[in-house]
Amino acid sequence: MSSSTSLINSAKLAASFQAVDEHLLPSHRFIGIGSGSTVVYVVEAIAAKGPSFYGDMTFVPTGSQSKGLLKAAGLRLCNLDERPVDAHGVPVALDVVFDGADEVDEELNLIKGGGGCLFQEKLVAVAGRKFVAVADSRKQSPRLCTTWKTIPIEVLPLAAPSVLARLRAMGSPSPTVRSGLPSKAGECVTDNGMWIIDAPFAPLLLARDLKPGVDGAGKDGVWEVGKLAEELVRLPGVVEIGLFTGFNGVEAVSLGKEFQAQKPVAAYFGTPTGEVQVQRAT
Ligand SMILES: O=C[C@H](O)[C@H](O)[C@H](O)COP(=O)(O)O
Repeated sequence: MSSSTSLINSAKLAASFQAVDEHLLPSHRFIGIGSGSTVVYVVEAIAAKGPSFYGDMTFVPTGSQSKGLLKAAGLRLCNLDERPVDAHGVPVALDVVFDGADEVDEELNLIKGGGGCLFQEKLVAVAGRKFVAVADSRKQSPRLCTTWKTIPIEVLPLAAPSVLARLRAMGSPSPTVRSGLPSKAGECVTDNGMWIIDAPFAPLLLARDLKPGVDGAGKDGVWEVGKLAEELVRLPGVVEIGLFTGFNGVEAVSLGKEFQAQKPVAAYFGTPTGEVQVQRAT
């Protein structure tokens, strides 16, 4: 392993341990666990607390990778649709959800799906009272699509050609269906049997960037993150998008929109020097 890979892994590990220490409470019973290389360390941080801490907890995965991680760590698993329900048939809320991200902007909007997981991740995020993102500091950006230049979009394979055409019309210059190479010939197929389109966009505006004359609705290819998300999810054939935007769990409660929150309340970024920078919702 090169020294830079090892520094990045140490950064992910430090961020994961701090995020788990600050957000996973002994009273928690249902916890969401996302996908990717960083959640490996989240699971390690939870396992390190020992069975007396996590013995009464049940963990909800976001796909086959996170399910495997939880199994290997000996943590109790339950699929999202297997949660107990209350007297009204409403599934129990997840106390906290931990997940990685491909890019995080100044308002804690996220791009996710770089590793092919986004649909179940969004379902798990919105099932939680609180979502915490964990990453290394390369993922921190002023605006989405600055470093991670494409938005992953999960689509029904049958609809891919028409979604590609609509994306081009929206100002995405060269959207492409993600290939499964080098490990799989043909397209990358998600845990849900869908394909992923990677759609490049110019860096996305924040809501606070909108000024008179700049409405962020895609004129000249310039989109505000919320407006782009609204437009993308409406495209026929789109199953889910890798933009996580709107509001976070705390805001959702005050807006009376519980269990619709996609944004994290905080993002933990491990740095190559071993520090952890925490970006919290204001
Ligand atoms: O598709 C994968 C997920 O959205 C990941 O959480 C995201 O890509 C971040 O992955 P990593 O922790 O490997 O950077």
